[in-house]
Amino acid sequence: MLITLEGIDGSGKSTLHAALHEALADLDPVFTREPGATWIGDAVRRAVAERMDPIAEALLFVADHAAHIDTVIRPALGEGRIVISDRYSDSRFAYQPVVLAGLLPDPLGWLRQMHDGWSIRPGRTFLFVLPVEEALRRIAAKKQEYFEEATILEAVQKNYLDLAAADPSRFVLVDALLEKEEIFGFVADEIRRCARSSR
Ligand SMILES: Nc1ncnc2c1ncn2[C@@H]1O[C@H](COP(=O)(O)OP(=O)(O)OP(=O)(O)O)[C@@H](O)[C@H]1O
Ligand SMILES: Cc1cn([C@H]2C[C@H](O)[C@@H](COP(=O)(O)O)O2)c(=O)[nH]c1=O
Repeated sequence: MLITLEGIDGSGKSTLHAALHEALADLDPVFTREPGATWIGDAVRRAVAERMDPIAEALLFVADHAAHIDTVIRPALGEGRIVISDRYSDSRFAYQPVVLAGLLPDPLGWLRQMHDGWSIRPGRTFLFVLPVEEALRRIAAKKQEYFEEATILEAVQKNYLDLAAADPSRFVLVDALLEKEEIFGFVADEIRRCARSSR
C-alpha cells in the first residue's frame, strides 16, 4: 500500500515522516520522498534554486517521479511492503500550476496527462493543512525554495484543498496546528487501519 504525505512547505510532513519510523517500526515500511530518492532529485533542486524555466522544472519533477517509481516504489509494493512517501504526485498538481499559470492553457490538465498510464495512485494521502503565515513562521530560519512565499503558498494550499475535495476517499485532512504527538498518533493509527483493511 502506498501512503503519501502532502502539504505546503513547513506544514510538518518531514517531522511526521521521521516520527513514523519509530511508531510503525513493526510494520517495516519503506520511507521515501520526492524529490530526493533518485539522483534526478539533485537536478530538480538545482533547477528550483536557479529558478529555471517552469516547464523544464516541471519536467524534471516528473522525471524524478518516474525514476522514483521504477527504483523504489514499484519494487517495494511488489514485495508487499507499505511505502510512505514525503511528497508525491499531488505536489506537482498543487505547486506547478501556480508557476505554470499563463505559460500553458491548462497546466493541471497537462500535468495530469503526463502522469496518466504509468504513475501509481496512492491508497491514502494525508494532507497537512496549516495557515500560511504559521507555515512561514515555522520555516523562517531555513527558507530554501522560492515557493516559500505567502502568495505562492496560498495558491498551492488552495490547489491541495481542491484536489482533496475532488477525491475524498483518498485524502485525509490533518489539522497541522495540533500538537506533534497528537498528529503522530492519529496518522499512525490511520495507517495501521489501512494496512489491516488492505490485507
Ligand atoms: N505540529 C507541529 N507544531 C509545531 N511545530 C511543528 C509541528 N510540526 C512540525 N513543526 C515544526 O515546523 C517546522 C517545519 O516542519 P517540517 O520540516 O516537518 O515541515 P515540512 O512540511 O516537511 O516542510 P518542507 O515541505 O518545507 O520540507 C520544523 O521546525 C518542525 O519542528
Ligand atoms: C515533489 C515536488 C515538490 N515541489 C516543491 C515543494 C517544495 O517547495 C520543494 C521540495 O522540497 P521539500 O524538501 O519538500 O521542502 O519542491 C514542487 O514544486 N513540485 C513537486 O512535484
